[in-house]
Amino acid sequence: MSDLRPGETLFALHDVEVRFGHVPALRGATLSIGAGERVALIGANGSGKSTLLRLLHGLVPHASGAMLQRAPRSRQAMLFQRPHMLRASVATNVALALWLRGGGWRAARQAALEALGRVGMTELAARNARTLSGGQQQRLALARAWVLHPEVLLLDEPTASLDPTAKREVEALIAEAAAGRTLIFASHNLGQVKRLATRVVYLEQGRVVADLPVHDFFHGPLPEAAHLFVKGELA
Ligand SMILES: Nc1ncnc2c1ncn2[C@@H]1O[C@H](COP(=O)(O)OP(=O)(O)OP(=O)(O)O)[C@@H](O)[C@H]1O
Repeated sequence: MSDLRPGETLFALHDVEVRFGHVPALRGATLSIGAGERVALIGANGSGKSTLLRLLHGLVPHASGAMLQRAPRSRQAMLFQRPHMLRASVATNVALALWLRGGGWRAARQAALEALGRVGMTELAARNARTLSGGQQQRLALARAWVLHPEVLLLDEPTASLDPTAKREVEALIAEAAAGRTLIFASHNLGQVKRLATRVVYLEQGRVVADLPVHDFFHGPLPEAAHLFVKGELA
């Protein structure tokens, strides 16, 4: 599925800073991510998780530092906590994502229906997407990403606003969609981090404070702030 060798560097950030006006959202961020990794971004509200995802997806520029990106943006897909739905049918919402990349409408629609089948939404294909529940919208967003066959999936708290059943369903789909791809996701759900990630990057006030394999993050010594955060989240 991927043209990149497992482990080959996809993103390399060196001393990167992102600012919104006077607000530094990322400060001195240095990290590299290889093909096939499953990286969880965690940290308190405002610590820079979304900003890092947006930077990797080319949605915000960096003010200083260096960033190398190997996968073409066209091979990346990003899911947001509250995905944007066009005022159109579920099938059209998915087909448009593919059609916008070029190719015929008929093929795009066919691929959209297949992707909707993968996320269990065949029966909702004709529904107005804006009338879907949060969980259904998130599944649609996954189908929309799926049709693009991305190498890299970037997810910003994809299950944060869902009920426990929808959370489980969407998480299972994410695990399936991530097979053979690189997954980078922000989450406040540490159980989900343990289930989906192989590596944890902990951010604090825009800085990368810990960057560890998932087992070491949850079982090894941590910087004090990260330790308190994990204890608090698990309490
Ligand atoms: N568009 C923006 N304009 C101004 N400031 C912003 C903007 N986006 C983010 N910020 C600021 O950048 C910092 C990092 O925000 P970011 O959304 O990346 O954090 P986060 O870790 O994703 O938070 P949360 O867990 O609440 O989603 C915060 O101080 C935030 O207020």
